[in-house]
Amino acid sequence: MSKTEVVVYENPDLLAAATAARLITRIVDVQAAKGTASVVLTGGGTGIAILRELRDSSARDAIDWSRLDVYWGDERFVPADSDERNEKQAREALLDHVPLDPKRVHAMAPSDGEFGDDVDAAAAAYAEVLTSDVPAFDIMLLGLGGEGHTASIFPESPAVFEKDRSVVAVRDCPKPPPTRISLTLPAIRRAQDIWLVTGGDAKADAVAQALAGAGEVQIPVAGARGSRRTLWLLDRGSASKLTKVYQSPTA
Ligand SMILES: O=C(O)[C@H](O)[C@@H](O)[C@H](O)[C@H](O)COP(=O)(O)O
Repeated sequence: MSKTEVVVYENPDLLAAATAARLITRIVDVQAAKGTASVVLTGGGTGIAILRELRDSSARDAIDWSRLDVYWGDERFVPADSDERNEKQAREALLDHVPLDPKRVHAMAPSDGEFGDDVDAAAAAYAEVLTSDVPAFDIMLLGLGGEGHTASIFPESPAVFEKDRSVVAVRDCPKPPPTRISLTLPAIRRAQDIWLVTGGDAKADAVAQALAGAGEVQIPVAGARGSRRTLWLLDRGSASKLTKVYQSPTA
């Protein structure tokens, strides 16, 4: 049975900086153990802030970037050069500043790519990538929304009921833009370590409900459990409705 842990930081900036430091250490440890590592990135403000902190870290090149596989948990189905693309934001924040092997950066297709506007074909193609390449992700970063979504899996949406496919198209997403590609919960649960990273009071209810045992249909992030570890990385705001006291490392 995997373990669930909670760490609370004083504020969003410290959350992002500390998570970046934690990510460097974890990737280095996994690479030392097995010669390679895989990380799944998330969109959203917290996820991108972590990547910027990692870019600016003096320890960042402890990672062997040539032996890192990068995936995404979800992507907005928009043109490749759209500022709304998680991939574009991740490249600007970190990926274009480090010597990754381009063949090991596995982006989800844009809406002006090889599949055109066929989001179902783009989702199916990413599922093929996962089938061929990935026994299990080493570290998966996931953000979450105030109503409990994670990746692009929203409460009571078709995606949250998906049990067979690993990647699906999402339409009419409540969080714009409306059309997306997302891992499903079965695919998310293939991760060894899942880190749920979120700050701010607006997320406090979803965090508290998920940690109190809410069902994944109503609170999808509750279904994001790593096979080895599930780590909630919060700040005082997003942890503010937790009944159990979790000590901030800086307390
Ligand atoms: O593509 C996306 O929009 C994300 O993957 C989404 O799941 C995000 O992580 C959460 O909505 C949190 O976003 P914030 O950190 O900006 O609140």
